[in-house]
Amino acid sequence: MKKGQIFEGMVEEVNFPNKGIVKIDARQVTVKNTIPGQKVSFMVNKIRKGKAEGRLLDTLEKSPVELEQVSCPHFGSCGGCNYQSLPYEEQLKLKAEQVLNLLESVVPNVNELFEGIKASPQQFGYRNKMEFTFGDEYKDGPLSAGMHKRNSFYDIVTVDQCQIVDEDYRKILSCTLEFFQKSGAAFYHRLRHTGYLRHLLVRKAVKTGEILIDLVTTTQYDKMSSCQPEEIRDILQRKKETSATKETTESEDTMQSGAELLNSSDAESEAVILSSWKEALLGLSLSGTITGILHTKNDSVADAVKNEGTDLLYGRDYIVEELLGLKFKISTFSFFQTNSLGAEVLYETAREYIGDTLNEKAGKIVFDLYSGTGTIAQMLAPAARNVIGVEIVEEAVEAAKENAALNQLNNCEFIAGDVLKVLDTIVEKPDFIVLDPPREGIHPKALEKIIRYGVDQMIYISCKPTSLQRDLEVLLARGYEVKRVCCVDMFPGTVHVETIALLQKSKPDTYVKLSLDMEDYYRIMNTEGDAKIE
Ligand SMILES: C[S@@+](CC[C@H](N)C(=O)[O-])C[C@H]1O[C@@H](n2cnc3c(N)ncnc32)[C@H](O)[C@@H]1O
Repeated sequence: MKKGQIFEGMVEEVNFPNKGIVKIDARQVTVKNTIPGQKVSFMVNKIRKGKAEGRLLDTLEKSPVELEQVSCPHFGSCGGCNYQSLPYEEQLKLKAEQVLNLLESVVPNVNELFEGIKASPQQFGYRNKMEFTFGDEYKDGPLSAGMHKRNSFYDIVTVDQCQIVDEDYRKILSCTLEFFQKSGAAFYHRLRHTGYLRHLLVRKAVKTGEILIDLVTTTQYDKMSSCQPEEIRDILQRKKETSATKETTESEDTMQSGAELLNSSDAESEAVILSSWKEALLGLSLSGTITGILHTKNDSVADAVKNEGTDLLYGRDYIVEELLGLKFKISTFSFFQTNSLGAEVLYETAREYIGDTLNEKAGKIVFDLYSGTGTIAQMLAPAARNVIGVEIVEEAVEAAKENAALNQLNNCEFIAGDVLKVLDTIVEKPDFIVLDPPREGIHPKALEKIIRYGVDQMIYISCKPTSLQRDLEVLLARGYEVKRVCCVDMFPGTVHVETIALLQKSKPDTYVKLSLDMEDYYRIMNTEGDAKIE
């Protein structure tokens, strides 16, 4: 097999997260973006250490389990969803199999333990947050806003019919795109580092219907916006015409004339543009209510949504969501589970797994590590003596404190910082630990500190089963066993899946030789000493 060769074959299985396996003369080739049972053609594009990868060229035959018609028109071109062509039951089956396959190598009897996968209460329109990126769909094409094209770093597909969000998101996206297309503003070009528009963030609370919108731009309005004075004047003219028919408001009183604007600074003209965009949004007919419109500046070269200063254009800078009877203030940048109704299923499962271990009389101290806006901590607080949450994003910690006050919980403490370092500063010892780390899992040195507490039980909530597999291998080698495990599908249509495991300390903490992969992992992380590796 050589690079550049083209083959046809059947997809035998798809491993997490998106690794289709096609066998060519007993040789395994990984082909992304495929579904088990499809016949595909692909070009070999990588051969390393005997492992081959192929780039999907065409789907020659559908899988027998695939749908005739996919409801999302962007499916295939948009890089967001991979499993929209599967009926929901098949998606669930596939994800459960993938997680089981991964856990089989580290958890004894996992087939008997595994309690299956819980469905998301909503298959479509389930997201409470979306980050749309500005760009163009092809080189020098018109301004687009949406998701990265499948297999592309630069091209952006306008996802104005996206099915995993509700109609309000689609309206807000279309309105914003149309507005900035007309105003001629340029998108931030990731290679040239020039341009203005970067991201559009939309958050909508499922329970309260509150909507928060944040436009993220560079500060390059002056040089890189291609807004023409005539276009700005047009916008102003339209605003004036509207204001003539409406009651005069303060902002309209102070609005500049087109002529004044031509002489005004870029900052003033940017303010006019943003104010007009805000008005356009507020004029939309939505099922929810816009409670905040923000403008965030970000000049960093990284493509991530970052906050380097935010102006409030309208309302307030947060929304309130409700989960399991508790209220949560969520700002633009703090972590909050993206599927509110799915999060309730996840947290209820955690509560069920914890069972009677925590109750008011037991007076236990609980650590909620990687606590985000403190959702899990607050859910457990009524049954604990004290809950201590640790979270690296300061804004999320502030929100967690406010949320606890909002929910009248006075036995929650939230500490900002890296779990790895913060654990050294906490005097109390935990009786119970909840782990809900980011995708990369738990840093080995942090995991070592967690293990050394020697608590009887822990809950591990994971949004990436490959990281869970790696961390479980360590935890199991160090005396824990998995008592219960299941998946919750928080991300229908996509490859992602949440897994939750209840761990019980069953043996003393003794050294057990880990698999070669794990030893490699520790070497990479340079933590051999701490992690008891020979
Ligand atoms: C999967 S989220 C879980 C949040 C929360 N438990 C929830 O359910 O909403 C992971 C969280 O870990 C935080 N985080 C990432 N690395 C961290 C670290 N080294 N120390 C502390 N928190 C971290 C992230 O900011 C994020 O809020």
